[in-house]
Amino acid sequence: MSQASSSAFNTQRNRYYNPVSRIQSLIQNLDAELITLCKQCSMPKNISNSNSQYDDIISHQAGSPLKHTSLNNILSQARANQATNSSVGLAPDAHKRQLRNTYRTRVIDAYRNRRIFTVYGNYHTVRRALVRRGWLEKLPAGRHAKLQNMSEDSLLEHARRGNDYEAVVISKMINNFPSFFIWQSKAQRDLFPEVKPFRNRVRRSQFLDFSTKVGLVGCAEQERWFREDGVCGMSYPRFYRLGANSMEERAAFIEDYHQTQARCLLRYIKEHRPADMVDMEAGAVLSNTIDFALNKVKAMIRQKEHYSLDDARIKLPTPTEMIENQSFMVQSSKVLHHGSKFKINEKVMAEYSRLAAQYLDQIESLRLDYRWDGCRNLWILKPGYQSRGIGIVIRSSLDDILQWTSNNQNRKYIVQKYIERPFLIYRTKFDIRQYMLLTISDTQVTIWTYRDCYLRFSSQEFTMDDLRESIHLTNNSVQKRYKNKVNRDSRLPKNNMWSLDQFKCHLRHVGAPDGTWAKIYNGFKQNLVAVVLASLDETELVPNAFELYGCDFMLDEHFNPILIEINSTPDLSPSTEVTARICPLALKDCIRVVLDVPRSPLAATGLFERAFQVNYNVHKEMDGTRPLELNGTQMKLLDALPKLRNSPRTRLLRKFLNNVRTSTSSKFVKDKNKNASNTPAKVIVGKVGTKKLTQVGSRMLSANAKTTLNSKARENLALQYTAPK
Ligand SMILES: Nc1ncnc2c1ncn2[C@@H]1O[C@H](COP(=O)(O)OP(=O)(O)OP(=O)(O)O)[C@@H](O)[C@H]1O
Repeated sequence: MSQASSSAFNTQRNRYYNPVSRIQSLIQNLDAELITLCKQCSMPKNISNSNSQYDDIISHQAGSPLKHTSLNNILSQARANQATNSSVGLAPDAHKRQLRNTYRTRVIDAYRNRRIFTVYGNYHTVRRALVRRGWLEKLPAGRHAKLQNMSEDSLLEHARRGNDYEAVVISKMINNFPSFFIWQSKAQRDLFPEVKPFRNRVRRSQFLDFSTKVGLVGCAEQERWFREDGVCGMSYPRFYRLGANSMEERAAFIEDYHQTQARCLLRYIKEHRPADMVDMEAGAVLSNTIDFALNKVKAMIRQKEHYSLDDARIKLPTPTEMIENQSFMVQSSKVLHHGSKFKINEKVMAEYSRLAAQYLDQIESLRLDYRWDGCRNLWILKPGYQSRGIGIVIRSSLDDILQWTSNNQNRKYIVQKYIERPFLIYRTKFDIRQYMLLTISDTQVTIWTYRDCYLRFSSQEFTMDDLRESIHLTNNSVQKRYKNKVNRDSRLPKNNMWSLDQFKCHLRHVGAPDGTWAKIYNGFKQNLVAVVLASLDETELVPNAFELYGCDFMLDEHFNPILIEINSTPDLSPSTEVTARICPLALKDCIRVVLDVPRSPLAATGLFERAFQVNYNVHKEMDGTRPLELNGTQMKLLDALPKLRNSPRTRLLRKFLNNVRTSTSSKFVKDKNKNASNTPAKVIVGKVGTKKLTQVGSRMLSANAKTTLNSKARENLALQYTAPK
C-alpha cells in the first residue's frame, strides 16, 4: 500500500473508530482480561504475525497500557489456548468466561485483519468460502432471528464449535464493527462505504446499466466508439425503445419494419421455386410489389455503402411514400401470410428470384444481423425493466406492436428484432448462460469471463407457426412452468440443460469445424468487453466493488454468438445437476478472484480468466492538466415538419404525420399522443471533458457538433426515455 493510501486508510479507520467509545471500552476490558488470562496460563510466548498496522491502531485508540507486541503475544496465547485447552472440567461460569474471551479475541483479530463479512440471502457457498479463509460473519438481522433475540449468556451456554449459537454470539460481538465484505441485493443500500468493503455491486447510471434491457440498449448505442476487431464488439438484435415515447425512435422503427418486410419478401422469393409462386390467371399480387421490395433493398445497400452522417437523420416519409409503403405492406402480407400468387409468368419470376438472391446476399454481407431474419417480420417486445420472461410477447403486425407498447406505457417496452433463424439442436431452441465477473481495484477495472457455461433448452420443438412462450423463451424461469413435449427428440436432456462438454460433443457430432467452440467463446468475450467499455463512462469506479453477471447468448446458424441480455442477479440455485455443479463452482471461483488475487496476483482464479483490463487511473493522472474537450452543436434528429396548408390533401398529410403509424390492413389507428410530431427534437446542451461523442436516443451527434452531452444531460435524457423499475 502506498504511503498516501495507507494514511488515507488510517484516517478512515480513525474516523470510524474514535467516536465509538463502546469499542474502546470493549478493548480495554479485553486487554485487562487477557493479562489475567496470560498470567494464569504458563504457555510459551509466540510472536504473532498479525497486521501491525491494525495493532497500532487498536493499542493507540484504546489507550492500552500494553505495547502492541505484548498484546500480540497475549492474543496468540489465547488462540493457542483455544486450540489446545479443552473447557471440559471448568465450572460453567468459568467456561463461559473463557469462551467469551476466545470469541472476543477472534473478533478483534478479524477486525484488525479486515475479515468481517455479511452475506444477505442464501449464498452459503460464499459464506463457506469466506469462513474457510478465516473471516467472521456478521449476520444480517433476519438470519437466525430467534437466536439473535437471546442474551449473550444463554448463547454462550449452548455455543459449540461451528454451531448456530456460536455464529450468533460472535455476530453479536462483532455488531459494532463494519463489514469488509458484503454480498447484498442490488436494491439494498450500500452499507459501510467508508471502509471500502468488497461489495458485489457495481453501480452505474440507469442509461447505461446493461443489466436492464433499456440500459443494454444504451450500451449498444455507445459501443461503436470502442469497437475493435477481434477484441471488442457487440452483436445483438436491433431494437427500439418504443416505451420511451420518442417520435424519432418510433419513426425509425416504422421505417425498419417496412425495410424488413421488403427483405422478407425477397427471402420468400429466394426460398421458393418460381413455378410455385406464380399464377397468370388467378394471381392476386402484381409484379410492382416485387419491384418495390427490390428498390427498397437497393436503396439500403446504397445507403450502407455510402453512409454519411446525413443518413443518421430520420426523414419522415412523404405522403406519396406513405401510400406506397401502405400498399406494399398490404400486397406483401398477402404473399407472406396467405401464400397468394404473383400474376406474372414463370420466366419473369425466375429473373426476380435471381435478383432477390443477389440483393439479399449483398445487404446481408453489409449487415450481419439481417441474416437472422426470416420471412415473418417477427419482433419480440420486452418490458424495459423486468426479468424472468414477465410481459414478453412476440408480434408480427405493425399495428399490434404499436398498440401493445402504447397500451403498456408504464412498462417502458423495448421492441427487438426476433431471431427467426437461430442455431437449433434437434429442432429445439436453446440459449447459453455465460458468467462474467467485473472487479474494480484502485487503478483497474478487470473483466473476467468464465471458461464453463451451460445450455438451456425450450421444452417444445421450435416452430414459427406458434408464438407461445413455451416454444420461444428458453430461460429457465419460463421453461420450468412447462412439461416437455412428448414428441421431442429423445436425445434432448429431460431437465432441459446441457453442460459445456455435452455441447462440445454435439458440435463434433454435427460436424462443426474444429475450433468452433473457441470461436464462440471468443465472441462472448468480445461482446462482454464491448458492453462493459461502453458503460464505463457512467460507472462508479469504487475500489473493491465487484459484480457477477449471468449473460445470455444465442447462436445464429453460423455459430456466431448473439447477446440477448445480462442479469445482475443470476439464478445460482442448483435446479438441475448441471447447475448444481457449475453454480457453486462459479461462486467459489468468484471469491478466489475477488479476495485472493488482490493479495497475490498469481493466486488461482479457477475457471475465471481475465478477458480485458482497463487502467482507469489514466484519467486521474491527467489531474492538473486541462482535460480533453470536445465542442459542437447537436445535429437535428428530425427534419422540421413541412408547413402545411389547410387543404384536404394537407389534412390527410397532417393525419399521417400525427399518426406516423401505418397498417398492413390499410387502417389508421388514432395516436393518443397527437401533438407529439409537432414537438421539435430536443437540443440538449452541455460540456463534456474526456468524453467521446455521445448519442441522443438512437441517433448520433454530428462530428462537427458544438455541444455534446455531459453525464447530467445524459442522465436527464435517460430519465426522459425511461423510468426506474
Ligand atoms: N431477440 C430475440 N430473438 C429470439 N429470442 C429471444 C430474443 N430475445 C429473447 N429471446 C428469448 O427469450 C428469452 C427471454 O428473454 P430475456 O432474457 O431478454 O428476458 P428476461 O425476462 O430478462 O429473462 P431472464 O431474466 O429470465 O433472463 C431468452 O432466453 C431467449 O430464449
